Amino acid sequence: MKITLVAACALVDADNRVLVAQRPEGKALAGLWEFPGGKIEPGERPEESLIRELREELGITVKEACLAPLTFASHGYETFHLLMPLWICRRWEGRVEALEHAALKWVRPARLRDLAMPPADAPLIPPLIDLLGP
Ligand SMILES: Nc1nc2c([nH]c(=O)n2[C@H]2C[C@H](O)[C@@H](COP(=O)(O)OP(=O)(O)OP(=O)(O)O)O2)c(=O)[nH]1
Repeated sequence: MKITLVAACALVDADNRVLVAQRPEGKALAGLWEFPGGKIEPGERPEESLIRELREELGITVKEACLAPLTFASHGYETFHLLMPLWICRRWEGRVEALEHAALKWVRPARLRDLAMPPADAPLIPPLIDLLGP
């Protein structure tokens, strides 16, 4: 089974809310709420890839020193196995904008459980609650 590496980020605001982004129509898992990020391209370092994705998807600038590794998802989809490290980031430049997503929202970590998220994401919620509170 092919392993697909995806770098993802939980952006955290001053109230310890986390940013989630809704996958647009026409893509796999459309309508589900995900952490911003995307596939790591050949030749890219994961952090570099994540910083690029955050710029493309949200229009923000993130410094590598402001990314802290938190946890990862490992999930078997039908056609590939997803391995997705999750970083957290509290500091960036610019205002988040949905440049590639259908919508964005800031939610308390415990509220993530009420959102329709990709199945791979469920195990990412408890570490976020442990770190940030409910
Ligand atoms: N960014 C992100 N991707 C996630 C999450 N959970 C999850 O299962 N994924 C999956 C969905 C996709 O299969 C993959 C991310 O790929 P992507 O968003 O860059 O690519 P895509 O689906 O648009 O596919 P493609 O057209 O680029 O081939 O990881 C998540 O929380 N954030």
